[in-house]
Amino acid sequence: MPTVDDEGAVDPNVTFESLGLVSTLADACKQLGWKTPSKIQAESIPSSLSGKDVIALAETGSGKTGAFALPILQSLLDNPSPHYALVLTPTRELALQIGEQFEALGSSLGARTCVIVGGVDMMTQAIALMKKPHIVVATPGRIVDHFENTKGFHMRNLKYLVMDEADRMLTQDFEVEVDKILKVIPRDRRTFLFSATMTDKVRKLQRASLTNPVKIEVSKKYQTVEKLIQYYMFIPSKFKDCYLAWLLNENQGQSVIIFVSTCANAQRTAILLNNLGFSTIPLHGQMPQTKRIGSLNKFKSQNKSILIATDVASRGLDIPHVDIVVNFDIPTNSKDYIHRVGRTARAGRAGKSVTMVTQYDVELLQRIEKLIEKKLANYPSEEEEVMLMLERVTEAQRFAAMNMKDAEQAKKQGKRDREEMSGGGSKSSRGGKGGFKKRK
Ligand SMILES: Nc1ncnc2c1ncn2[C@@H]1O[C@H](COP(=O)(O)OP(=O)(O)OP(=O)(O)O)[C@@H](O)[C@H]1O
Repeated sequence: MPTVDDEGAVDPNVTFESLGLVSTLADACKQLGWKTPSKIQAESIPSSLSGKDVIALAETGSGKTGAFALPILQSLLDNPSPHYALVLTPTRELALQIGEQFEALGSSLGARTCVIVGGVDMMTQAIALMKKPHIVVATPGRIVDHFENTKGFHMRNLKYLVMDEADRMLTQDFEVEVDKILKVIPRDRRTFLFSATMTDKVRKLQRASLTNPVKIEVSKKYQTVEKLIQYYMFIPSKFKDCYLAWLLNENQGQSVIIFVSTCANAQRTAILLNNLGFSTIPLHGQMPQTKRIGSLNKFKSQNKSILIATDVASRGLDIPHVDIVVNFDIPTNSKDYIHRVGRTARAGRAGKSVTMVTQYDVELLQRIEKLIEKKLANYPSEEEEVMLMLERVTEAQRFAAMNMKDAEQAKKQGKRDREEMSGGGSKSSRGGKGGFKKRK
């Protein structure tokens, strides 16, 4: 019986129990404040429970994690065994978040979850795997390089494989690791592929290794969220920074994620905005993992109101209080736009995005508008007001540039010191041919 009508509304009589979930799991959902299933949950859970492979497309913030986690936990309840499901995700932060969701939904059933990601102490992870968790959530690199069929983690026992952000998991960046994993996991496993955007790669995988999958599409392939108001703001390129500071002033007291294209720009923008008195924190792939987690936690706990991130934060992260997403650097891959702006307006809330556009970015903006089949509205700005900030911003720019230079020099010096310590430094820095002699 359909649970979602042609217009996409969920039948109000649908409950977690009526989808076939046991009361312990339905109660766990209610504990999380989920009163009724979301559309994607209502549509996909019955198929997943009946043992089908599922390919699901649903917009950002629509509850896809619960949609794949609940049927796995129910199946585990019927057939408890270690290393039952492997969930693959593209980023470490997303893996941790999904791990938390499995814990929240499954701990009352006694389900044990373990998260395996790069940048974290390997011994701790090996010990966690040896404790035979039921659910392993992982970024693929660490699994393949260090834990494949070692330390007691036997992938051939897995009953479920999930690829969250499936289209991203099937890109070249993860190709080698994902291929290896697919070869080891038994073919009679169930597979769930979930994302807010899809590609033909998914079809290829489907042909290669899925058995009669059910395809569920509760949104269009490149749809953005309805309650999200999407703006663009045209800025003269040499005043990139001034307009950003003005925009943040205009939206004081709001939680903001600012996306930039490089790690260096995330770092620089954070220094610049901090110098201007904004409460900002960076998040990017060149930070050590403990700092990445620290940054995210400070933003999540609203200790810092502005997160400046690269695309490492564009997919999956669920921070309900985010009011605004700013694309300070316009994304070059239009699909990233959908995921970035989807960090706000989650689970039925409203939100706003502002994409900053210079004269060089007009084509990219048009590409995005074509993909999402929507025109972005112009965010009104007062040039005179913006220019009032020029002097302070210029000063903060100088400070940021100096800071970046100092950090770069400290990094180079650190590298030289390490090389000298290991005897591998250059001739001039060692002042001799063979470097330091090893002590006897
Ligand atoms: N049935 C529900 N009712 C209310 N809130 C829900 C329900 N299911 C999930 N949520 C909440 O909705 C938010 C978004 O869920 P989730 O992170 O799974 O979205 P998603 O579809 O995976 O998004 P993305 O594509 O950005 O990864 C979470 O805060 C989650 O707790």
